[in-house]
Amino acid sequence: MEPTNKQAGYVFNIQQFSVHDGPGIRTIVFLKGCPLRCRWCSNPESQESKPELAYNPNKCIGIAACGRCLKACPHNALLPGEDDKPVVARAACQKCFSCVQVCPATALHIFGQVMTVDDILAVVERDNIFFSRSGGGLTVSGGEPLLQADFVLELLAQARRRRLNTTIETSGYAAWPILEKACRCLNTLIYDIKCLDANKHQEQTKQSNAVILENFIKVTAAFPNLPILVRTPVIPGFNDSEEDIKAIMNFICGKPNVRYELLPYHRLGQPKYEYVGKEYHLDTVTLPKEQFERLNTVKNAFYNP
Ligand SMILES: C[S@@+](CC[C@H](N)C(=O)[O-])C[C@H]1O[C@@H](n2cnc3c(N)ncnc32)[C@H](O)[C@@H]1O
Ligand code: SF4
Ligand code: SF4
Ligand code: SF4
Repeated sequence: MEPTNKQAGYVFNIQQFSVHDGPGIRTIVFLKGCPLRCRWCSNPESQESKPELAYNPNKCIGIAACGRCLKACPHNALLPGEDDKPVVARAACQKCFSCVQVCPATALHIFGQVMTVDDILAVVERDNIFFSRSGGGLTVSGGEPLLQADFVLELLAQARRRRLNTTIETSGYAAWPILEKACRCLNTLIYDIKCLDANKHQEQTKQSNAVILENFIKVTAAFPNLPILVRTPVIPGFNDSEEDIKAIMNFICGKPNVRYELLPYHRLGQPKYEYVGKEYHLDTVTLPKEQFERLNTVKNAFYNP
């Protein structure tokens, strides 16, 4: 029997039966917190490190029929809106989550639950049979999974002890000793390189790409046998030119065990911006399918490790 592990962290979602984020069938554990603020981020509910209040008015059954949250809020942060639905006064909200407890419609929700390593692995191991048949396992994502460093390192170490196949999806924005320790517990590394242009990177993600690029060089040198999948989300107006993609391919080519993949920009995360009280700034941009396919053709011709 494994020793119990009560180390805890903030998790905002666990998704079973994923086939896109690592080999085989996988369970993805999404950790809270990210140092970047990518304008296109499909997981805006991941970015703050601490639990946050989400409110989906479409699920609300109306103040006249219910109204419980307005009475439950001790800080007057829920106010009657024009359409018989509450509005959240974010500046007044103290994140006590009393409103979530009384909402019968799950219109109010907390993104960020405390879970221990044992709690998480108990969920993950429910699918062991699918993992062994498909070569799948655990993928830790986020947010930036390496931000809750002690927690993720313990989670990965315990997962490996239980013979689970392990992967993380990282932005690469982490202190090298943390990434290095994580890599010792991984079967595969999924590593985003979003843009080589330092100014554009800083402007669109609010962080420098220097540490991300340095870490990539270090990881490929220190772990030449670790399979690495580099991914680039293709974002209109940011990195959607041949020059952008070729610059990334020039940077990664020649490194051992590295595959490269482009991800088409999507807007699936847009509704969640409203739920957590954030503004979405890319609602007028689109990535035409032909343009993505053109870039993919360039990628396939150029990058063929
Ligand atoms: C949400 S991130 C979490 C992991 C880590 N923070 C990162 O950025 O790699 C997981 C993947 O989704 C991609 N992604 C995020 N928003 C996207 C969007 N709107 N369209 C396409 N891919 C997106 C990221 O580039 C990354 O490859
Ligand atoms: S989390 Fe607390 S303070 Fe914020 S709206 Fe809900 S009850 Fe009010
Ligand atoms: S408790 Fe939920 S369903 Fe009831 S009014 Fe508030 S948000 Fe709407
Ligand atoms: S690094 Fe990943 S999680 Fe963080 S803001 Fe960018 S896409 Fe979102």
